[in-house]
Amino acid sequence: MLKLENLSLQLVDDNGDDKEIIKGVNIEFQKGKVYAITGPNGGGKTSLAKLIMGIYKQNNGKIYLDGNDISNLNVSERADLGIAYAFQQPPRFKGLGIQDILKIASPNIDTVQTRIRLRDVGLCPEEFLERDLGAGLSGGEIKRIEIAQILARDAKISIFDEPEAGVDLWTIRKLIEIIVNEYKGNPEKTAIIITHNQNVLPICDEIIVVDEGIIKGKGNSEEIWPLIKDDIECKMIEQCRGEMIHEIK
Ligand SMILES: Nc1ncnc2c1ncn2[C@@H]1O[C@H](COP(=O)(O)OP(=O)(O)OP(=O)(O)O)[C@@H](O)[C@H]1O
Repeated sequence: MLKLENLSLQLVDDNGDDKEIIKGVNIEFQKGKVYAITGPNGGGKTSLAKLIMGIYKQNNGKIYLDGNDISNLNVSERADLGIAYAFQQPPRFKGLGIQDILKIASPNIDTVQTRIRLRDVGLCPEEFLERDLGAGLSGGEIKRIEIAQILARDAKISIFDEPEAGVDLWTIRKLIEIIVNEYKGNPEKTAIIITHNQNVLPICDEIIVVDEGIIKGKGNSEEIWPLIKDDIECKMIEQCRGEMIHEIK
C-alpha cells in the first residue's frame, strides 16, 4: 500500500514568491486497485505524482510504501522499490533506440515482449522497433513509448500522467483494457491514472478530485460526476476547438 500522510509542497512562483501547491493531502492507495486523480488544470495532480516519485521533495508530511517511510528517498531509490511514473510530457532521449529504452525499463525483456508492449500502445513493431527516440517521432508517438516502458517496467505502483494526451481513442480504449487486466485485483500492483478522460474514469475503483492543492472529493464515477462535470466538459470543448482549428488549417 502507498500512503500519503499530511503531504504538503511549496514551490516558488514566477514572481519569486512561495506558493502552496499541495496542502496537507492524505490518501491511501491499495494494492489491486486502479485510481484516477482528476480535477481542474493547475489543481496539483502532476505535483502530487512528482512528490510520490521523489521528483519534488515535500515540505511537510510523509510517504509510506508497504509501511516503510520513503519520504527521504531519491527518484532512483523509489524506482528500485517499484514506483514508476509516465510523464505528462515525456522527455526525448537522442541517440537511444526504442528497443534500448524498453530494455532500460525492463532488463530481461525480449524482442517478443517488446513487440507486444509496442502493440499495446498502438505502435506497429515493424515500423518502430529500430527507430531512434529523438528522430522525428511525433509527440503522440513519444507519449505511447513512455507508456509502453512503464507497462514493461512491471512496477508495484504505476503512475500514468494524462495517458490520453496526444493518444487516439482506439489506443486509449486498448490501454484501459490492459490496465484493467494487469492491475485490477492484482495483489502486487496499483495503478494511478491522472486523467480528464471520460472513458478512463468509469473503470477506476476510486476517483480522487484534486483542486487548489487539496482533496475536493473521493468516490466512484457516479458519486464524483457532479464535482468534475464542468472540468470534463471544458476539456471536451477545448478538444473540439482544437480539432476544428486543425480542420480549418
Ligand atoms: N516547478 C514549479 N515551480 C513553480 N510552480 C509550479 C511548478 N510546477 C507546478 N507549479 C504550479 O503548481 C500548480 C499545480 O500544477 P500541476 O502541474 O501540479 O497541476 P495539474 O493539476 O497537474 O494541472 P494540469 O491539469 O494542467 O496538468 C500550478 O499553479 C503550477 O503553475
